[in-house]
Amino acid sequence: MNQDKYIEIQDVEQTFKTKKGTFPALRDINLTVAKGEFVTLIGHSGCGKSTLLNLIAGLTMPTKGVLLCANKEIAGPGPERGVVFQNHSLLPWLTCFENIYLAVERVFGGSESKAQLKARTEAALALVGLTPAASKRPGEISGGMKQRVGIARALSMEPKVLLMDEPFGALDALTRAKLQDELLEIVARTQSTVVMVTHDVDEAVLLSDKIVMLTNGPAATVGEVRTVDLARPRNRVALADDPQYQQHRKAVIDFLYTRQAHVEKVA
Ligand SMILES: Nc1ncnc2c1ncn2[C@@H]1O[C@H](COP(=O)(O)OP(=O)(O)OP(=O)(O)O)[C@@H](O)[C@H]1O
Repeated sequence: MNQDKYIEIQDVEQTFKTKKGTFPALRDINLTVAKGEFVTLIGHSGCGKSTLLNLIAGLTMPTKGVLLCANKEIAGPGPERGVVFQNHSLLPWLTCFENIYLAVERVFGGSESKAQLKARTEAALALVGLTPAASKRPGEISGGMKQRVGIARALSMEPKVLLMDEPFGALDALTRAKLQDELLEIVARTQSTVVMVTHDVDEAVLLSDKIVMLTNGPAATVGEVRTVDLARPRNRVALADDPQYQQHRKAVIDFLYTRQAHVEKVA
């Protein structure tokens, strides 16, 4: 398999049927993601970032074109693609441990013992530093902790690809920075391939190997792809003064606020 084309998106178009007729959300999307690559999707609100991520997750099917993961057509959700949503979508009546265990059981329950499933769940909690919160319910922990449980749950399924839709969107700046740093460490350790939706230019530059900039909708498409070749591990404090970092940042800001100045359109 070609490692440079782990995920392949070929001529994808997505339209939605609405009361007012057909709404073209995405057109002519062509994109590849290499194995182990960290790719962010950035663009103005409503341009189609979540629509594209949902297609990769297999939650929706494209109107035209094809999406492949490891040379296989994406025909629905699969355990090789773990999804983290902005609202963490935990089951409120289950503890943090149980929320993760449920996912682990779904993927590995057929082949592993209860003790093994429990060990996997504990390892996932430890990975995001949440062992002490194992027996708490989502209502008893902070937004940042909930988000970490969501990430742990996705990682516990050992997905080859981690798909994240603005995972830190609802968090305060400090918690967000801490989780970004944790995510960088986890991804370096697990060598995961990541596709993440964000609104945040600094987040995109800090985390990405590749930033995919989408044009405004309707009929949004890939406007520019920027390779971020900053060395890893990355340190946010050191990077703040790095001229290369500033250049990447400026290029994305220029795309978003000069070339794609925003006029909101809704379906
Ligand atoms: N199921 C649907 N039916 C009709 N229109 C839809 C549907 N899903 C999305 N859209 C429209 O498609 C466009 C893209 O939506 P999408 O949620 O992908 O944008 P986004 O870039 O993720 O936005 P945000 O950054 O605000 O989350 C929007 O105009 C939206 O109204």
